[in-house]
Amino acid sequence: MATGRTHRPATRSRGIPEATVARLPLYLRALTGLSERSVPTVSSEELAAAAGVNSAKLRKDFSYLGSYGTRGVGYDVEYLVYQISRELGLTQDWPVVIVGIGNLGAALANYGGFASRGFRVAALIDADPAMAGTPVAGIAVQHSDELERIISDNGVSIGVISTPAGAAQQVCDRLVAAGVTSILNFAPTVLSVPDGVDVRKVDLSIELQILAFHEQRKAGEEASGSNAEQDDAPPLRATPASRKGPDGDIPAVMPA
Ligand SMILES: NC(=O)c1ccc[n+]([C@@H]2O[C@H](COP(=O)([O-])OP(=O)(O)OC[C@H]3O[C@@H](n4cnc5c(N)ncnc54)[C@H](O)[C@@H]3O)[C@@H](O)[C@H]2O)c1
Repeated sequence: MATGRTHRPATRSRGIPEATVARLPLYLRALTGLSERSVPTVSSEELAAAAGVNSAKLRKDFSYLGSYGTRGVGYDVEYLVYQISRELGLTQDWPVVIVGIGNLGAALANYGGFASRGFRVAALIDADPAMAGTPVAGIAVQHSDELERIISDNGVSIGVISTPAGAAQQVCDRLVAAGVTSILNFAPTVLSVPDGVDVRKVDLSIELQILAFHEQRKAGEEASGSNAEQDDAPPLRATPASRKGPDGDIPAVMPA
C-alpha cells in the first residue's frame, strides 16, 4: 500500500530493479499463505494469480533471485519463502520506532502484522508530555525529548512518522540525525532527506483519489455509451497497466 518512491536509483546495487523489489512482498504474502496450508510447490501461474501479478513478470522477477523453478513441478514454496525473505532482509529482526502516537500511531502500534514480518516495535514516541508513560499496545509511550537516545540505544534504522504534517519534517530531521536511514511517512507532506536515506510515503487519500478518477471515468463511459452523439470531448481512459494493481505502479492516463 505504500505509495511514493524511495530515494534510490531504479536498480539496486545487486541488480534487482526497484519494481521487482516492490513486488517481492506480494509474492511473499501469497507464499506465506501457501506455506501455512503446507502446500509444497506452486506453479508460476498459480503464484502469479495469488499475488495479483502477471506470470511472465513473476518468472522474470524470480530470475533476479536465481530461482527458476522446476519444469512440471513449479517452485518449492518453503525455499522461495526463504529466498525472498533473505532478499528483503527479513531474516533479521528490524527494530522500528513510531513517532506520533495519536489515532494512526496507536493503530499502527497495535497492528500485529509488523512483528510477524520481522519488524519489532522498539519504541513509541510522542511530543505530548501527558502521553509519556501511557501504555499503547503494551509499550509505554516515551517523550520525544528522548528520541535520539532511544534510536541509539535500540540501534534503530527504520522510523515511522505519524505526526501532523507540520511536525513531520522536523521529526524526520531528528530521526536522520540520530541514525535512522529508512522512513515510512504517513504524514501528508513531502519530506526532504539526504542521500542514502530511503523514504516511503503512505497516503490512503491518494489511493482513494485514484479510485475516484476511475469511478468518474466508468460513469463517463456509461453516459457516453448511452448518449454518444452529445459528447464531443474524448474521454480520458486508463492504460491497461493502471488496472493491474501491483503490476502498474503508477496509474497512467492518456487521451483515448
Ligand atoms: N497516510 C494515510 O493514509 C493517513 C491516514 C490517516 C492519517 N494520516 C496522517 O497521519 C498523521 C496522524 O494522524 P492522527 O489522526 O493519528 O493524528 P493525531 O492528532 O491523533 O495524532 C498525532 C500525534 O502526533 C503527536 N505529535 C505532534 N507533534 C509531534 C512531534 N513533533 N513529535 C512527536 N509527536 C508529535 C501528537 O501529540 C499526537 O499524539 C497526520 O499527519 C494525518 O494526516 C495519514
